[in-house]
Amino acid sequence: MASKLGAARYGKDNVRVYKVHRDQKTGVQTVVEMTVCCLLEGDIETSYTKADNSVVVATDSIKNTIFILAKQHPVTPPELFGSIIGSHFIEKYSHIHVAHVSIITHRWTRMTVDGKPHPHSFLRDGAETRNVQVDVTEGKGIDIASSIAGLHVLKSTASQFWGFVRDEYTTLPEVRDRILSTEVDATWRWKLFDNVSQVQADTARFDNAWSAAREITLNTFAKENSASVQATMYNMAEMILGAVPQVESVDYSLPNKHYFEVDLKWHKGLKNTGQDAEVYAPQSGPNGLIKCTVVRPSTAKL
Ligand SMILES: O=c1[nH]c(=O)c2[nH]c(=O)[nH]c2[nH]1
Repeated sequence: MASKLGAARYGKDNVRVYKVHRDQKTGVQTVVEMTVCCLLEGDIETSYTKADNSVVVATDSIKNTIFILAKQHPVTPPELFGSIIGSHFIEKYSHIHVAHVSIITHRWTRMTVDGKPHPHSFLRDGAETRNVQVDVTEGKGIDIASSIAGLHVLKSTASQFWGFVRDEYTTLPEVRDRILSTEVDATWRWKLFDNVSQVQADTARFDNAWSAAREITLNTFAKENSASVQATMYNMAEMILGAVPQVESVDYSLPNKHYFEVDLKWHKGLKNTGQDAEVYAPQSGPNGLIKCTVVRPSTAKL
């Protein structure tokens, strides 16, 4: 059969890494836990088409390299550590031309004990993660997308949804007051960096952007009387573009986690709908899924 390799990449996924920093003077320890994926592209066709392993950097070696680089370099911000990992593979192996590195950073928030930050105890305060996707391409540069994922939020009022298409397929009533709940997945894409030094030049920008994106997301969610998931997420994305000049575009992907009213009037006339609704049934699916990419006007294609 005539065939050829259309695309190929390989590497190690789910590399779980923990790093501790011990401040010898104060005794305060700081920890980072990450899950790393590193996939390589390059002149590796023959490993697929000719069983030629001479072009294969073993995925086991890729895993070893991630641990060694974690020992030798800072692992924060993840944007920098991802750039260090990706650039290593491009520079070390002449036949590797692209490295795709994704890092999920898990929450270990310092405990407050007896009203004080504890020097070495942490808690997982939620499913939220800070993620990066770093693509390092030889001769091109470093593409970085930073994200917040798994941030669960709910507001019990100040959300509406009305004015949508009404036709023979519609059963949903218009509502001026509903529950709005979602799991935030927000991504902000940086202008291309030339190399690791450029990423390293101002590492504070990455933590600042993460804080700004998180605060904008939460503040907008809480304060706005939402007309729809679509309108609210656009407002959030626009504010992030305003707050972080080096960001080219912002993506949101928000599931609409529905909470249905439960009509209980069949039981002794119990009132639990409309103004009287107090007990709801959270739905696991189907759910709405609303996505957008917001860019600066000069690059908009719409
Ligand atoms: O904010 C919303 N956007 C929709 O597109 C939609 N569709 C729907 O049934 N409910 C909602 N809510």
